[in-house]
Amino acid sequence: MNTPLFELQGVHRQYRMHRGQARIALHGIDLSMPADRHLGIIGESGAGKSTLLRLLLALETADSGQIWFRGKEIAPAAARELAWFRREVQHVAQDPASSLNPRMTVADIIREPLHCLRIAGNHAARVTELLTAVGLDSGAAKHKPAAFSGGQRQRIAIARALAPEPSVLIGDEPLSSLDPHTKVQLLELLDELAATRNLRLVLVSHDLGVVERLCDDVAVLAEGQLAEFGTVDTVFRTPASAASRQLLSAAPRLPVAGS
Ligand SMILES: Nc1ncnc2c1ncn2[C@@H]1O[C@H](COP(=O)(O)OP(=O)(O)OP(=O)(O)O)[C@@H](O)[C@H]1O
Repeated sequence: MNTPLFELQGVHRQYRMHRGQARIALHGIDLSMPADRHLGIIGESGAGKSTLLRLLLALETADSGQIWFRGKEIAPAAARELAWFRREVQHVAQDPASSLNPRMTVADIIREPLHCLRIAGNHAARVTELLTAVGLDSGAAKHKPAAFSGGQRQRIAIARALAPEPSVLIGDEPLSSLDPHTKVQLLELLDELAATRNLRLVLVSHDLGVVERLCDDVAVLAEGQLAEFGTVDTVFRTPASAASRQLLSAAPRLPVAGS
C-alpha cells in the first residue's frame, strides 16, 4: 500500500484559557490521507479545522499523538530541520489582504520562500513563470499588492506558495474572501494547477461546492473529533454521521463550474 500523505494517530490539541481552564480543539484524531487524493476538511465553526491545518503545517505541536508526512514524523523544529517539509508543503491563507506584505513588490513576495528555503536558480525567471501559471501578466512583478483586485492577490498568494515546487498545497478557506464569479475562476485555476503540477490539495472550506468540485475525500470534524472520513461522493450522498447530515442539510450547495 502507498505511504499516506499525512497520517495522524491520537492527535490531541488544547489551548489554555483564563484561570487555567483548557479548551480542547482536537481530541484523539486518527486519520490516514491517501497520497494520491485531494482532501477536504469540513465542520461547523469551532470544530477544529484550522487547528488541524496548523498542525499539518507544523506551525503548532500536538499536545499528544503523532503526525507523519509521507512516512516521516513532523513536529515544529528549528527552521533548518524542517526545510525539506516546507519545500513540500505550502500554505494559501484565507485573505490575501493580510497574507501579502503590502510593502513588498509581487516579485519579492514570490521570491521570499525561495530565499527563506535557500533554493538556488534563476529567481526572476521563476517569478515570470509562476505569474503566467496563475494567469497574471509578468509585468505584475514590479507592483505592490494594493494595485490588484482580491482575486488577483489570491493568484499572487498561490504563485508564492508554488515557488518552492511543493507537492502539497494546504488552504484554509482560500476562496472564501472572493466574490462568486472570482471564486469559480480561482477554483478552476487550483484544479488545473493540481493536475499540471502533480499537487495534492488539502482544503478547509465551509463551501461544500468547493469540496465537491476539488476534493476526492472529505474529513468531517465535529467538536474536535473526526465524525466521518470517506470519499466526497459517499459522504455527500450517504452521510453516515449526524454531523455530516447536519452540515449537508444546512449548507445550500453553491453552483460551481463543472458540478
Ligand atoms: N489560539 C487559540 N487560543 C484559544 N482557543 C483557540 C485557539 N485556536 C482555536 N481555539 C479554540 O479551539 C476550537 C477550535 O477552533 P478552530 O479555529 O480550529 O475551529 P474551526 O473549525 O477552524 O472554526 P472556524 O470555522 O470558525 O474557523 C475553538 O473552540 C476555538 O475557540
